[in-house]
Amino acid sequence: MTARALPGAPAAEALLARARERLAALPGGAHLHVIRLGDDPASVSYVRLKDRKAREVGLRSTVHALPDATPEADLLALIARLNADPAASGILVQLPLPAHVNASRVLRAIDPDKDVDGFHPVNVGGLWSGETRLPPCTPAGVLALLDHYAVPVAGKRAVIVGRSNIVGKPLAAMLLARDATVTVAHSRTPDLSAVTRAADILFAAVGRAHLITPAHVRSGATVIDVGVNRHAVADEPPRLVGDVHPDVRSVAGALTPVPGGVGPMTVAQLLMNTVTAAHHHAHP
Ligand SMILES: Nc1nc(=O)c2c([nH]1)NC[C@@H]1CN(c3ccc(C(=O)N[C@@H](CCC(=O)O)C(=O)O)cc3)C=[N+]21
Repeated sequence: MTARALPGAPAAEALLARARERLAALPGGAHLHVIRLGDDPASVSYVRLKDRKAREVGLRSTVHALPDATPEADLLALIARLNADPAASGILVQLPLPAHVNASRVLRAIDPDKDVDGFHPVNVGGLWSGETRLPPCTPAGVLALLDHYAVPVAGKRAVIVGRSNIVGKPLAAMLLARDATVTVAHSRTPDLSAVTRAADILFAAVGRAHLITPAHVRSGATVIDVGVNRHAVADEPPRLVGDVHPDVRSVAGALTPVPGGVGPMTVAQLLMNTVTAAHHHAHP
């Protein structure tokens, strides 16, 4: 068997087309503010990608590129100013933050109605209790991708490998809400392959290059690769690889590529969330 590829680009384009449509119904438009500290190359490149896509969709976009040593108080003051600015629709603080900044305090400072990452405790709680307004971008993008390719979720056995706050845990909440039977495994799960082989849909979100091999996958399963690892191979420039080994293609029924799979969905969902936030401000 060779797995059907589930590329992110067409699904992301469909999501962006819907965002554009909803944006057209907003006379004031929408404005995304991204705050980035320091010059970590991955963060610089992700933020540039978000900014460029936002403009393509017709959103206003401002990147606040601050020095790595920015005091937490200055960051909190900027967030307070954007919270109070009625023209600022969405606020995103790029992670990871430098060690001298308390990330959870910073995320809690963002107005939950402008929290386009969906990381504020109010939005996290809302996600688990069925009152989602702004869903976290990567898990919501993953579900949009499954929907785009008409992969059924209800009644299926979903296994997530990874328990992060930004992917594994919120993805579990969203799959439960869609009537999947959900198992969350992780790097310390004994006999991981026995757990993952039960999956109809397997989500790899641990952040370890090529952790998931054919031995982890039941024949015909759908495999969603959420990993974005900068992989260094001797004598080659570093490249982006997923959590799923390429040999899984010969076992899975369908597989998302890396790059070009979940990544573009994350960005598209962020812009959709920004439009959603602007709608909430226009019609509270
Ligand atoms: N507050 C916050 N929110 C985030 O959503 C957030 C974050 N911090 N910190 C870092 C992670 C990572 N992340 C990605 C977004 C897009 C791609 C993406 O578009 N990747 C492309 C390739 C990009 C490339 O080649 O570098 C792809 O997979 O095809 C990947 C990763 C968002 N994150």
